[in-house]
Amino acid sequence: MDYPSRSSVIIIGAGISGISAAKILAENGVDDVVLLEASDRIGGRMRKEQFGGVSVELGAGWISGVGGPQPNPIWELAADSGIRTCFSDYSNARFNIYDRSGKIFPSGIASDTYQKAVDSAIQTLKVEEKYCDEENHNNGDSDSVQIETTSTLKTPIELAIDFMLHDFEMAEVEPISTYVDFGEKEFMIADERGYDYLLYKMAQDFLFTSEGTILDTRLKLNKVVRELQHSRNGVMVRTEDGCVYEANYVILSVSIGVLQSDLLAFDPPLPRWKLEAIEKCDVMVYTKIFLKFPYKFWQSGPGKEFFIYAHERRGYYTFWQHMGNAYPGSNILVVTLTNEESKRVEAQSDEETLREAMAVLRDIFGPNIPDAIDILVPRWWNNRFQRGSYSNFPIIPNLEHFHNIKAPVDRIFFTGEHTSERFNGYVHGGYLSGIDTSKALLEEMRKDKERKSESQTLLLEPLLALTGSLPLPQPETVSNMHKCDIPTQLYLRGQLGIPEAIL
Ligand SMILES: Cc1cc2nc3c(=O)[nH]c(=O)nc-3n(C[C@H](O)[C@H](O)[C@H](O)COP(=O)(O)OP(=O)(O)OC[C@H]3O[C@@H](n4cnc5c(N)ncnc54)[C@H](O)[C@@H]3O)c2cc1C
Repeated sequence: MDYPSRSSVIIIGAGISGISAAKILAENGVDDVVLLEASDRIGGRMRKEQFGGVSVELGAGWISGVGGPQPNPIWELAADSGIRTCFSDYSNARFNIYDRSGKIFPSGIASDTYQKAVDSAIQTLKVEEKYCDEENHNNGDSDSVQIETTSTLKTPIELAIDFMLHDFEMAEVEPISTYVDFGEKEFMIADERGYDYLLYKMAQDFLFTSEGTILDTRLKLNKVVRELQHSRNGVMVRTEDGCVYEANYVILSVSIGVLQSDLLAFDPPLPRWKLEAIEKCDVMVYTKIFLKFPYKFWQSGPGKEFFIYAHERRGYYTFWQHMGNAYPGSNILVVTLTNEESKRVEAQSDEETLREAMAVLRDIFGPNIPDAIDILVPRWWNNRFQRGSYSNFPIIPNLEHFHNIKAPVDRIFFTGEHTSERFNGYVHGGYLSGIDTSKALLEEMRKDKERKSESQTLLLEPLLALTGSLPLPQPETVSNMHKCDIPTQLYLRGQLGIPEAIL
């Protein structure tokens, strides 16, 4: 099919938010849309890879928030697609905390320490809430304070529990909308087709596909956008390979990490309020390291899926999971690192990481365990199309920053998990943000059309009056003419065949 060189909408990024945005546009009759994706596949941070004979999820791995008062839309999509999942029971993880000599902390100590950490975090949260209420009440411009519990935590077990509570966003402490609305259960994707299969299923509804491959020319892979020239009249997008695309509107779905980097240049530059909001948003780095073993040497069975390593350095190979529940007999362990530990490991060789991980496992299980035969270390921080794993707003965010992060600039509309006020950081946040952004854009397109036809009428009325077929314009109509804003006048010129002033 041939599409005009200037399309209605360009969507930059084909992760879940870009795909859900495109689907809403298509359902509403806007199908001259071009999707520009920097990598060679759709999915973004939903990404599977073959490792150790099974399909592992390097990015999002769980449907978080299930079993609550409202249905999680991703849970529904997964059910429709028949994706296999398995329930993750984190509640027992606190009873599998190992010290450096391989002894499990007695359950009484583990429970008490856990409760102490929860109480202290809740206390900190209350203080923070009060502070933020006062700030918001005073229209204060100060940043929300982050919970700072770690400074008072000293022992390895306290640090390990703190890591579990905060870096895994456990629902016990924080009123996270995902768990409040959708429920506290988490289900891990355990399907060879991968989490991103949901995106292919969604894309099939509006893109031409054959035998599971998207062949539609509106999806353009390996197109790294580097420049956006924008005005109130449209947007011109330039890619790294020198191609230029024009559209009436752009939906920009790149991650917050990419927005903070220098990958994209905006001409004119983004306004200060936008840059500030982007800068203020924290980026979380979350790394799942996969290790394949010749045989299983860890405990399995009920309550044993997760185990914790308590080290004096917070977050040092703390959180472990075996993949036997998802893939029995796979003999794969996963250890999760975050933030500074993630960045440190990304910067070193995989051999060095393997050496560190094996030393930790030998602390826990003794010197006779076998070496891992393979390792997979994703590098989300160093990936220039991601620059991190997901956005991390303070628990009680500054609402103005939230508003500004998603507010459009000229004809550029922003979407992605970081623009989801309630569900940022999650797959469902990305999905719902794409839908919201497209709905806002459709509304803007409708208004734009109305403005155009009003302006056309205003222009035609005096001409027709001169020919005698209509009465002369009333003073009110004339004064309306002066109310026309600049873009409307430019459209008018476009209608009369005068080249558009901008773009
Ligand atoms: C390790 C990890 C674990 C996670 N775990 C979970 C989990 O268990 N559960 C959960 O719900 N969520 C999880 N998440 C978060 C979830 O993956 C994201 O919130 C969601 O996938 C984001 O979707 P998105 O469309 O907003 O962004 P993305 O998926 O990042 O899509 C943006 C797209 O833009 C493209 N792009 C970037 N720059 C350019 C450019 N210049 N030109 C063109 N294209 C560009 C990227 O390649 C990408 O495809 C995890 C994320 C990570 C990384």
